[in-house]
Amino acid sequence: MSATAAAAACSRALGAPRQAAGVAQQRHRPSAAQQRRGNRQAALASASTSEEVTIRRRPPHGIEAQGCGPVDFKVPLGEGMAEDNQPRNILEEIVWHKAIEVDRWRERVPLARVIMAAKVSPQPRDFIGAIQAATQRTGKPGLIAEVKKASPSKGVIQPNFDPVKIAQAYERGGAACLSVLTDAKFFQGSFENLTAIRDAGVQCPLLCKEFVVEAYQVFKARASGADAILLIAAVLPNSDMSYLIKAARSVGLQCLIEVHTIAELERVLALDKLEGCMLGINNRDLQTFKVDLANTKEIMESPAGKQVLERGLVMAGESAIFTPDDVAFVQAAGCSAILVGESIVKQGDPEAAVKTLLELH
Ligand SMILES: O=C(O)c1ccccc1NCC(=O)[C@H](O)[C@H](O)COP(=O)(O)O
Repeated sequence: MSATAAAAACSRALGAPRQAAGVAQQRHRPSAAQQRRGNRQAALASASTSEEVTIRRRPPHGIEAQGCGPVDFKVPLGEGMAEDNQPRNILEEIVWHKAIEVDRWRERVPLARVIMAAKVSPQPRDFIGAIQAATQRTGKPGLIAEVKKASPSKGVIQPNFDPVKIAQAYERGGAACLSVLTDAKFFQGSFENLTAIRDAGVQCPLLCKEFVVEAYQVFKARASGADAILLIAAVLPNSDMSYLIKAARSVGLQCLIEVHTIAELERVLALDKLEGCMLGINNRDLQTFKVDLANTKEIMESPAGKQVLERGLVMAGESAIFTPDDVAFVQAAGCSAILVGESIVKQGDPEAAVKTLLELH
């Protein structure tokens, strides 16, 4: 089977929805008429999904600058459109840039090759199982320790950044799993870091902390050594979410589905199948960057939060966890996992930082 036929067959098998895919689509330069049509469809898509997701996946009036052979040209936007075409928050900015980035990756390495690389990668590890085992062993939430050099809210957090050494130190300290940021522009991360950590013999299962908008990224994550992938409910309507979960399962990846609000949790819980998935509540407000652990408590106290516990789903408290008291707070709220970056990565001795946070001395 040719590479293109393999990609198309995979897309059909997964039941690609209109938005998530990029799988079955042929790559071509659009004509001006197609571009105008595309712009209208983009506006429609952002309107039709607005009830489900808070993040617009593309600029509503299309991208202004177009490449045409060797020249770039700009189609001026109508009155009021330029303002509308500005990202409303950092997540939107990240996601809009991601779509362009994924297009570039696909031009260099076609999807079918990435799928094949994902399928021949060494057997994935059980990410959720490792969290549950750590909780049983220690009585504490399983720690997902994040390999994080920089962030949009804090700039560079760890200037002396050696991803492999940090990952090894986290593991020695007692982390159950690791999270590796792969976004280059906003977090100074990379897929190469993920591969380097996997190749260095780290045993902890690895989460690819990527801003997923297309299945391409899911397969790239597996091909780079990930065991789990992040899916953000603010970005992905349920149709895309189920498609991406299926794509992840097809190559043995588990999913961490992240929510920021009760409404997002309610929506995610309505997904058909959540096997191989865990959930996370992010405590960072992406409009203001303010963090508040009370977000986890409030969501877990809602009927949707109670349902998470009744269904035995693993829930992680994410962001702004700095002290053992913070760990105890989110555990009391019902979290059996925590995802921690800044507080442990910025310290000179990440191994000791993990032990202190989990009180494992
Ligand atoms: O960290 C940020 O500034 C940020 C901004 C916009 C989108 C996502 C962001 N962070 C991703 C994360 O989810 C955190 O890296 C993770 O939860 C760890 O948070 P922390 O322990 O506060 O570093």
